[in-house]
Amino acid sequence: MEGSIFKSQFKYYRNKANEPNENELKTCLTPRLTCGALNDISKQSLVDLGLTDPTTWEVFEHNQHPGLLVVKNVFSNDGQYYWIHRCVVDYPAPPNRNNLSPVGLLSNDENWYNSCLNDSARKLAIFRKLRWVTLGYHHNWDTKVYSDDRRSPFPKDLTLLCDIVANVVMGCQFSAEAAIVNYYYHSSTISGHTDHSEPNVDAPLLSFSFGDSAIFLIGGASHDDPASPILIKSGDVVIMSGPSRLSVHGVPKILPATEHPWKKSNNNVKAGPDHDLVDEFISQARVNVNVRQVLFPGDKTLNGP
Ligand SMILES: O=C(O)CCC(=O)C(=O)O
Ligand SMILES: [Fe+2]
Repeated sequence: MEGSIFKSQFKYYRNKANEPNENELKTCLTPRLTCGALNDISKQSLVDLGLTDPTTWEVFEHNQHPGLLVVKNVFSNDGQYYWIHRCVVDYPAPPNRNNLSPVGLLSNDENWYNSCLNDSARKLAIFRKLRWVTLGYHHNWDTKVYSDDRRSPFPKDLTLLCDIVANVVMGCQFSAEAAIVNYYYHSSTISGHTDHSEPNVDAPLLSFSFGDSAIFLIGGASHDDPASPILIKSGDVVIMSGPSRLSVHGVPKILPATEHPWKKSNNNVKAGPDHDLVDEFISQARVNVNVRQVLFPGDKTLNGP
């Protein structure tokens, strides 16, 4: 990996002087027909989950990286605000896990958001230190192995969102069982890696991004395969499926958002300290919800049905 092709491309895009322009980043994405088959999903679910009419979703596939899909126009403005609110206010709280508790910056039962809202000294110490939250089967950062002992309930709204996206875009069933919510600030990066902890790697990986933009670098099976940069904006959905499911990828660069759809949300007019803090957080951050199916269809635990 040291001195790999992926690493040198990563360094190239991390360097501010090498920001590619938007058109350069779009040219490799080829429009793909959506399947659009929505069986028993009600109009109300679409509204509740902040989704636009799936017949208007725009699906692209990367022409150098088959199976790497980018879906645009999935969320309404209200929907973008809804998911940002969930990621900032709700998901960091127990029983979900976060990066701050293991290093003693947050006590085990402390609610990160409430502490930031109610205590300015605590806010100064921890507001911009939240880096990740895990949901469902908690990712083990050391062993990279899931365990039935490290599992908490998966949020129902996120389960349903993933069901709908997998069904509409890929015509497949998907069971959301683990997620990493990544929080990025302007200098944050995530280096080249593969996501291979899940026993079921036939299931796609679904990734939802909000707030600031990012350069997402997608490579191949090896760190020495050439990688391609993609500009990911707020509301974009990235799907790593088929030959791209186990590809090396990373985020070398966060870019300030040029559009702020979540600010146009009707929910956002509920002014007050709660709303202000969500807005303050996302004005200089990117949130990425990275969802995986862990188990094989029909299984209830890592040991089977
Ligand atoms: O932030 C992203 O777009 C990607 C995050 C990622 O690769 C991961 O959580 O495994
Ligand atoms: Fe990843």
